[in-house]
Amino acid sequence: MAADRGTMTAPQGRPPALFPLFAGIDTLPGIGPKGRAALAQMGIETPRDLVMTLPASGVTRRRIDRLTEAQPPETVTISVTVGRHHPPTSRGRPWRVHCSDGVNDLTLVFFHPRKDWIEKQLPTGARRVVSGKLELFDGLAQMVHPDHILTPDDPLPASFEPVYPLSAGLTQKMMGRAVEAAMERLPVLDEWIDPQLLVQRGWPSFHEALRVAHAPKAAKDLSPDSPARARLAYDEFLAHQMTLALVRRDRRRKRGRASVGDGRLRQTILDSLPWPATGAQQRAVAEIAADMASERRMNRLLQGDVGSGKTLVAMLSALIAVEAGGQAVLMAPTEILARQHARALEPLARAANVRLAALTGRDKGEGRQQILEDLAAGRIDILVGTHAVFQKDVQFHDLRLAIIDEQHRFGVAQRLELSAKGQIPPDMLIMTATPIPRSLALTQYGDLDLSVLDEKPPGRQPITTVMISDQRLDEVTARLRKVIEQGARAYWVCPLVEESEVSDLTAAEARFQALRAQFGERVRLVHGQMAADARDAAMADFAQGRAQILVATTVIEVGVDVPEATIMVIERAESFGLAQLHQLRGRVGRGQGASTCVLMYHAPLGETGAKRLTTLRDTEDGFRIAEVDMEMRGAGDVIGTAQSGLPRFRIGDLEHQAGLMATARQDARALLESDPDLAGPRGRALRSLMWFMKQDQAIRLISVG
Ligand SMILES: Nc1ncnc2c1ncn2[C@@H]1O[C@H](COP(=O)(O)OP(=O)(O)OP(=O)(O)O)[C@@H](O)[C@H]1O
Repeated sequence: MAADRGTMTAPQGRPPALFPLFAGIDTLPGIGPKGRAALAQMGIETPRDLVMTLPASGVTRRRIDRLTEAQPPETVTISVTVGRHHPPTSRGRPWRVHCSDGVNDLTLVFFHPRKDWIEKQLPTGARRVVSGKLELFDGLAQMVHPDHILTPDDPLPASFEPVYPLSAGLTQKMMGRAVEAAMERLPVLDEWIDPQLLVQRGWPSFHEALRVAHAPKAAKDLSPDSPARARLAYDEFLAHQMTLALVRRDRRRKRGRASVGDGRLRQTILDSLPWPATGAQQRAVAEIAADMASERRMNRLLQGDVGSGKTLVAMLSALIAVEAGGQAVLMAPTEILARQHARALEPLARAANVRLAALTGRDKGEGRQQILEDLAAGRIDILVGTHAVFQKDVQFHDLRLAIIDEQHRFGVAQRLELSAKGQIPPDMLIMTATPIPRSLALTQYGDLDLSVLDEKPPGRQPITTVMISDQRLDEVTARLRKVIEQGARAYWVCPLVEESEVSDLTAAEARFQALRAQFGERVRLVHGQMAADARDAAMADFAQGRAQILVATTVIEVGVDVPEATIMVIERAESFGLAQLHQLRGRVGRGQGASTCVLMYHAPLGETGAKRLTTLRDTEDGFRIAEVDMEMRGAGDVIGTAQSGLPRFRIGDLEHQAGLMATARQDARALLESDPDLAGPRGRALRSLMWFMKQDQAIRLISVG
């Protein structure tokens, strides 16, 4: 532990002016091993981290002349004459000191003070300025442990004081002093922000912004919208977006294959469908085709709400690769999803007369061997699978496009890993079904180009969503009986009991038995632990109408497409997350029929549960739902920070500063465009910012020169 204390070797290239900011935290005066440990609790390891830790709130300290002016409880500063001391008469009682403003009395209260200290601080008969929280106790004014005890000659305490976040073992005073010492090490850096933007927003310089942010004069200075804080948030976002822009450029510089198709296969598919592609689908395919036609590698994200028709876009994209004489692979995160994709694509593949195969962990022995041979010989055009398709022995004849159905399971790091496969890595299309708020998309996927399916196929009817207490279970099943008799198909999703598969299963099995007793042969059960064949059989029975009720755990959350299903019952809906509920509900409303979603809850419904369910009831717009989700849970949880590698910003607030993130992205890309080596004055300044923001890895991607 002690080895790196202040002697940390600086990464090559870091500007010497920044060295003192990256020394060990205990090189600051007043920070010993204890302070160091306490700061480490908050992730503060260097003076730079301290500089980036802004006050969380502030106290106003009003100067008053008379006690009667105070509005207790209020933090005030007042001049008093010290009267008699009343040491504690028994253990546990406080030491009291009577004071007076000349007219009214004020009692100062201390617990366990040192006798010599308190008598020296507050000599009877002397004038003192005390500052602290004034309260009424039994109608008498008192102040417990004043924050300041000063002589009339001392300077008055500030009328507004920052309050820093603390961990055990730290006090405001220690924090304040440490920050002050750290700030002294902050060099004046050249400006990296476009001067026009600076003027237009009225932002101070970086140095000034940090100074002001640490010395707020009033509550408004703590607002994220204050010029100082907004600028610092922008700087944080800019450094992050610069990293993404560099990663993106690095990838684009790597040569790819130009895949140009003649459109023949795509046209066959489109002709075979009973409906035309939506405008959004056409737009997305055109964007993908243009990327694939270029020599540069494609890195594109296809974001589509539930039921927006991503499958067709994936298929048409794959066909571009096939038309160009190559192959495509579609990779899903789970076995179930891979199988579903294969099932969904199969009829389209048949229509276009292309060869499609599925490969998952389930395929073993001869079957697998045959697939591998066909793939290597180019006898398979499109492969659908799980991670299994990335195993060493899986050789393609001519892989031109990799489509990754992501579902938030991969982060930037994994994407980089995947793209490293193959000699000339294929074009990459990443699909995600869960809409995420724009600011998050920019943060998480800022290195990718974006296509959005923001239009649902025509003819869909809105889903009627209702909330019903589970005490009315009988009514729900009675109504279900009616519609089932008329031929309807329904999903019944069982509760997420705790976080355990086993208890989920028990609940699902119990519900299955109960419904089976009422509805007989028309009920099927699917869950993740089931043998794959049995699961496929149950799904197929439901898809083809041999079964009308499908009892399920959340395995049906994504990708399941049975347009004839029009009822969705979700038990204990309050135990699911908002995004998950949206995905689940998205299993209905996929055909022409009117659909209903019943959110069954267990009363009493808590506040967050109620907010989630009413949000869902009131809107079907996945992007809107995603925004609410982010407001309720915070950005990190929406995307699952641990896996996603979503950066944690110290000052920037993704939830409320989405606009700044968008500006930062634009600016980063524009700057890199105009100054590719970051060699001009702004470019060089920006390098310092990136060092300051710890984007060391990305700096290596700037060409040396
Ligand atoms: N242009 C279109 N017009 C009419 N129906 C369409 C169109 N495109 C797709 N569909 C149909 O809409 C349904 C949903 O499409 P798809 O399964 O591709 O959605 P998705 O985006 O994958 O949704 P999810 O993420 O919810 O699984 C399918 O039944 C599909 O056949």
